[in-house]
Amino acid sequence: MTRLGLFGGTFDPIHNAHLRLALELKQLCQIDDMRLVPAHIPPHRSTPHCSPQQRLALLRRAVENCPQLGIDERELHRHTPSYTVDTLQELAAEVGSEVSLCLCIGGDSLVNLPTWHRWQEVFELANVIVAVRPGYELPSQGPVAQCLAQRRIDVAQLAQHERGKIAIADSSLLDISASYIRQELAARRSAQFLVPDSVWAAIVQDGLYMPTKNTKK
Ligand SMILES: Nc1ncnc2c1ncn2[C@@H]1O[C@H](COP(=O)(O)OP(=O)(O)OP(=O)(O)O)[C@@H](O)[C@H]1O
Ligand SMILES: O=C(O)c1ccc[n+]([C@@H]2O[C@H](COP(=O)([O-])O)[C@@H](O)[C@H]2O)c1
Repeated sequence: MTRLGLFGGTFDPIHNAHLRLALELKQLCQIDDMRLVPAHIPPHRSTPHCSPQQRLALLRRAVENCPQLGIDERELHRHTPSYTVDTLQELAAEVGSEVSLCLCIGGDSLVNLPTWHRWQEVFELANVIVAVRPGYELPSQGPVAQCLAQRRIDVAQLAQHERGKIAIADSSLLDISASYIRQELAARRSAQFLVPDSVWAAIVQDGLYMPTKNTKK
């Protein structure tokens, strides 16, 4: 069975930790097709600083030299909040039953999963792969702990389950966040080396996230 990996985010902007996580999970979990899925209207945060078009342009730059990673633009074409369950439903109908959907998230997103729109339905459509640092303490109480007790498998068992399971994957998780990058740029400091060189060149060229220029198009 083919595995289609989906790594969603606001990507405001995409940075090296996102890219490294996507690449590590693709390799570790033997994902055949790994796609970054930029959110148009992220459900649980305020409007992103850059427009969807600007964030997409940076994503395209980020993966231009990385054939292992692709971009799925479907959320950008929807004008409703970018609920993951809607994306998975659309994809499941499109790819058919021979493809196992693997939703990839960071450990910080796992703890918020029960607040997602129709979150239990995610498991009817996909497996969830959670990237955590080695030694990360998973929740021991509450809905996430219950969900793990019912659904947890090892990464090596993904092949036996098309959907409905959670695999915890050790990952390096670089200590970079988009908010730190935005904060540095707003203070006129450099964010070089936190993002790919191609992304950095575009940020500088267009003055993105910097105080003097208007970043909305
Ligand atoms: N440093 C990181 N290492 C691994 N995963 C990350 C890291 N930062 C974000 N993620 C994961 O990437 C996905 C998309 O994150 P997002 O686009 O919100 O980036 P962010 O850097 O967390 O942004 P912000 O700082 O604006 O909140 C989420 O699943 C999140 O868990
Ligand atoms: O479906 C939801 O209700 C939901 C709630 C919060 C976040 N998400 C998704 O989780 C991913 C990371 O979100 P964020 O806000 O951390 O960039 C992104 O793909 C969002 O669409 C999804």
